[in-house]
Amino acid sequence: MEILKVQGVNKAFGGLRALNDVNLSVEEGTVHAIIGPNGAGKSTLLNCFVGRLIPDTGSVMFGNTSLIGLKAHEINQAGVSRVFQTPEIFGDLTLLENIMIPTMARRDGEFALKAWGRVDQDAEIRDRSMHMLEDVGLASKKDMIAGSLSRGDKRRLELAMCLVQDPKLLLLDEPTAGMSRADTNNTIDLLKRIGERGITKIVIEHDMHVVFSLANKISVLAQGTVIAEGTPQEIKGDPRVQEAYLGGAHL
Ligand SMILES: Nc1ncnc2c1ncn2[C@@H]1O[C@H](COP(=O)(O)OP(=O)(O)OP(=O)(O)O)[C@@H](O)[C@H]1O
Repeated sequence: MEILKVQGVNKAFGGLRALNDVNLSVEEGTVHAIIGPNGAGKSTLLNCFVGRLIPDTGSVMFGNTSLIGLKAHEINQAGVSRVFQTPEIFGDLTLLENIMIPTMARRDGEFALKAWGRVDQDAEIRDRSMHMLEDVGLASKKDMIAGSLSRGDKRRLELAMCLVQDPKLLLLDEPTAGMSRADTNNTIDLLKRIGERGITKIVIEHDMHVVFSLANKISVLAQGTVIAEGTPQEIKGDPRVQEAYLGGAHL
């Protein structure tokens, strides 16, 4: 079953056509990678899914819900979460406190700052948050200040903050950018484990090791147009894709 359907999306910035009649169909429970050279339009497309940009024309359907014109928090409440290139965490708080905020927001509808005094005594929120930290392998660091974490751990924390909200669709914008090979492999393992929960994922990624390790389907964007689509094997052998990447270099 389709969870996200993008039809005829166009987006221009002045005279630049960043997205040119983009169509995309994402199947529930799969990992769908969007790849393409720098400036191909990948982030612009993702921004159209989360309320940061409104396409000039076209539709973006999440199940039966049109995402066009919804505010970012409304899209989030509908079940779409996004992990950013730069982790959006509370640098001055501990890891446990970082997770408790979205955990409480999920349970109570939204997080009110005045609730902060009580959150610490809330055993249910604390337990759920600890479980989440265990799931992503950060339980032993629960009392550390989040700002002091390594880049890989910050991204893991942000992922955990998304996962406690039980998203149906998770958007990952270069989840391993700037990570060491060891951290990258840990992240691949973690994302595979999340896959077992049935969460659909859209991944934008430059690292082909990550793409080919995770993706069930790949869409290739070049100059705002989807030039190829298929399984990792199909994409690897597609001459149009080789051409788009550095004029014929092998993936
Ligand atoms: N807000 C904006 N205003 C003007 N031009 C923009 C804006 N955002 C993106 N662009 C342009 O649109 C094109 C697509 O950019 P986009 O960031 O979506 O590409 P990308 O595939 O995500 O690239 P990268 O892999 O380098 O992140 C580029 O030419 C970019 O310069």
